[in-house]
Amino acid sequence: MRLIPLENAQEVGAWVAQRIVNKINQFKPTAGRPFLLGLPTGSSPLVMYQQLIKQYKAGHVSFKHVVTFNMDEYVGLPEDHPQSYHTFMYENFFNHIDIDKNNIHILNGNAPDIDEECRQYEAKIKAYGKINIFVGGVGQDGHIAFNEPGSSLCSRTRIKTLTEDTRIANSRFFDNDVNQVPKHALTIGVATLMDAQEVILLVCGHNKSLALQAGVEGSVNHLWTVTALQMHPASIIVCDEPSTDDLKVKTLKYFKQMEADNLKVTVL
Ligand SMILES: N[C@@H]1[C@@H](O)[C@H](O)[C@@H](COP(=O)(O)O)O[C@@H]1O
Repeated sequence: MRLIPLENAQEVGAWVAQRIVNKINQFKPTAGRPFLLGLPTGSSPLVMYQQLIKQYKAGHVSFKHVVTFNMDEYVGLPEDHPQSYHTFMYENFFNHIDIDKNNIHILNGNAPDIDEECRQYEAKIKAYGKINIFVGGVGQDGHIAFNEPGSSLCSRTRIKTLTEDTRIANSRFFDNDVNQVPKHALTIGVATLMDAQEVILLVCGHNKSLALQAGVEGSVNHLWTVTALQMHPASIIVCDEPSTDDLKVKTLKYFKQMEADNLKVTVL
């Protein structure tokens, strides 16, 4: 695992955006050989999306031959609901770039047959091959995508019941009313994420410090699904200063020394 400790959320978003741009450009995707990108929602990736849009507008990257798979979606929220992850993705990213709309994949939380929807999602990813980069955030309780504490670390795309903690945390997007937060979501599994060639997590804010500590210093444990990344051969956690509050000084020092050449970021 690599840990990239930066100063603030702006730097975290810009660092991850730059890596995605570099990887897409190195890959030189074509219609027949697209670049596969896994994407998250939430507040953590907002700066990354803004930076990717700026990179696109500056002519540094094209998303024409990029195929995307989103991590998760609420069950039962209409697709055009302001808080659906469909709405989030189009408003914050897809509407502003040159992606072919046929290349966008987001789980349908209103599918008549939820299990079939999840099976098909896994099959679609497999049909394309390996996701080149899967980007994610992390919940305060260490969940990745919606793999809540106790999720199997071998899980695949499926429906999950959201914990009270997650629904309370996400109620900030629903008029601070927990009753408006859906009780279920469709989510890729931990194993779906682990299949990606590279996984990058954005971790920002003091409220994520225990999740970061678990992910970097804790033992692999299904109660903190973020810890599964320790078993991934190419995972990168990019974090801001406040989120490192619970790491050992020695841990942080080690990663800072090791990544000294990689901590310079240009925020567009
Ligand atoms: N399903 C999403 C996760 O994918 C996300 O990582 C988490 C943290 O969100 P935020 O970045 O807003 O803190 O929220 C939700 O639970």
